[in-house]
Amino acid sequence: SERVALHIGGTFPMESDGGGWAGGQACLPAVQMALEDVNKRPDILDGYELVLHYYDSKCQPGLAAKYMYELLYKPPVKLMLLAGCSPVTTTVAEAVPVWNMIVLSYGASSPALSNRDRFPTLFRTHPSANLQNPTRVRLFQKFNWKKITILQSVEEVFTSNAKDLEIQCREKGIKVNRQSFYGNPADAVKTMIRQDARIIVGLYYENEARKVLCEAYKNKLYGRKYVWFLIGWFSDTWYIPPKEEHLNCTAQQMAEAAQFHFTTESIMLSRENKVTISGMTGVEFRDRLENQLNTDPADTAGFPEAPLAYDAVWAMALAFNCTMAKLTVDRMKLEDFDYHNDFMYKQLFNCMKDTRFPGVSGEVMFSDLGDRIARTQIEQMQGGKYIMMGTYDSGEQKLDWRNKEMFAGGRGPPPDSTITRDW
Ligand SMILES: CC1(C)CO[C@@H](CC(=O)O)CN1
Repeated sequence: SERVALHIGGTFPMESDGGGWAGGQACLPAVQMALEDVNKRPDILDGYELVLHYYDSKCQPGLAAKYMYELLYKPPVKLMLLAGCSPVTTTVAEAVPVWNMIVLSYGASSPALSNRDRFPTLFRTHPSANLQNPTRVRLFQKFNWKKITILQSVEEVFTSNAKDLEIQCREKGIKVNRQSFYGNPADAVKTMIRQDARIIVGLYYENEARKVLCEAYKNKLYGRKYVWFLIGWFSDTWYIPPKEEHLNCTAQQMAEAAQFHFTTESIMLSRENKVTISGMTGVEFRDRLENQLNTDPADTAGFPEAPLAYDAVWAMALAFNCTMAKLTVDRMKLEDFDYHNDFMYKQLFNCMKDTRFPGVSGEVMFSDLGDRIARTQIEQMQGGKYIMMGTYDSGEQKLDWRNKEMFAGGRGPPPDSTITRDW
């Protein structure tokens, strides 16, 4: 018998001419793979077929708003929306509650999105950047560092992240200095030297990270007395200076200043040898996607986040499945949804809220604010290579540490300047 179509909408940033994240390049194929897998499963959404209608948002909120109206005003009725990068997710997730729509974002890291007043129907399979902060604080405590300095560029995502880190540090009795810069970090670095900064958390993009690293080299703000914490999703060779940036530091000097810095990042791919709800392990998913892409994963934006996009479709499918069971009692059907059906929207929301399944990106579950709960991993640069140091589960407050860390001068970790002993 003919299956009934359930329509969903989506926007994917396929290029980053606005400087945003072009993660749709790998995330759209991942979503299409998930739709294929879900629609093949007889035990999920029996009698229904999920159909996606999508546009390229270019990570531009204005373009995404235009396409959101197309998706909403052009038949057929859509039941949910998939959204990509933070600027687009902010616009879409603030508007669509008027249509009783749930938004599932696979690519938004902005901490500002953790706000049920502004975004009442948003769920994210992509963790907030703030998920790094409990991990950072746990490491400061492990090495008994009582004073840290946050150096950030002035983008909103880094300001929100820095504010949250400062609050979490103060709650644990760790003193915090904050410096910010726009474009040129030289003055901020000089101020940090005057303030005797030792343990430094850098919150900025890759190109800004190279400017800071070169300044740190020139001012000797690295080595025995210092430890840097940087963002973990930069490319592995981010510190090598591209010619066109005219940094007056050589690759050798940058590598020297980068030696032994730590990074933290959210784990986005399950490495466990346990099959997920899709029947694949995380690594099997990654290999299958790599074979499907006709581009090199290293040149395909969004490849690291693709597991989040794949799992976002499964979260939708399971929420529809869960809602279906609740509707038959009232002889209502999913295909009766029409933007005004508050009852059905509430069923969908409650089903989505209680989502919990083993996905290719790890256990998929949401906080009350719709945030993805995930583990983070810590690495350290040693000899120009990132070495895995351990993982942190902020839910369980559990640090799995491999004791592989190294410090300049071959001795234990440097104290911050609140410790008077001359180590
Ligand atoms: C880890 C990163 C690169 C953070 O930015 C996300 C994009 C965004 O928040 O707009 C994609 N994933």
